[in-house]
Amino acid sequence: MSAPDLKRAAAERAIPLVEDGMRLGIGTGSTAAAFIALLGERVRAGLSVTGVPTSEATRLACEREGIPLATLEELPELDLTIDGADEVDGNLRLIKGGGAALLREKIVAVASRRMVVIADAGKRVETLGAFPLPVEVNLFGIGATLRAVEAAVAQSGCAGEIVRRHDASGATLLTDGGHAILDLRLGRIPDPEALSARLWAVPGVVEHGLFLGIADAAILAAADGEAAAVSVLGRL
Ligand SMILES: O=C(CO)[C@H](O)[C@H](O)COP(=O)(O)O
Repeated sequence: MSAPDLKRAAAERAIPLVEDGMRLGIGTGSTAAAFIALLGERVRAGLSVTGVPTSEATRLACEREGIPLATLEELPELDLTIDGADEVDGNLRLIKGGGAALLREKIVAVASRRMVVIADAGKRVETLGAFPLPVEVNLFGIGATLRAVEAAVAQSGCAGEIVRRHDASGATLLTDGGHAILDLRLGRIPDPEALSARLWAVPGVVEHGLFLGIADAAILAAADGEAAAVSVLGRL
């Protein structure tokens, strides 16, 4: 079973969580895209939902599917957010931001009564950190911010290389909010809460990709022969 099939299997399991009339946070990335396609089918079949997209890419995908949208300003409280993740540990702590949407993803998830992650089971890890941790930073003074982030990393018991993310043309990648991303290649993050607190204390850091105490459940799809075995971490 291919990775896209597993993503679709996780997205399929999330669809029944969406109830008529819900205000729905809609995530970013390839797994979220599988969910958006399925949600579009349900909307065209008569389901009534209002979505709040977590990125411009997701907004465009939802518009193509005919999913009604609102902004978080119009709908500051959401019922449910469905989103992907780059890593999920056993305590439902996440790394997100591989798609550079972590700021809007975190704002939307925190505005939701529940957040459910959809992912292939390869995203499940014992210790966070093999996936480079994205940190969104203001462009002003980015060199100084990078040094301060290096110090924060060291103070929280981690070590590794910090790399500014570039786009396909080689320019500094800019997020939907016009910020840059620093990817922290740490290998492992023994104390995510400590690192989170240290990063937030750095002026210039807009947000980081550690989602701690935010996700309520994760739907994980693993290959089981020709089929997908879907398991749930936490409570749906
Ligand atoms: O955090 C994200 C985007 O900022 C995505 O949810 C994360 O990168 C997972 O993406 P995919 O479903 O394509 O593996």
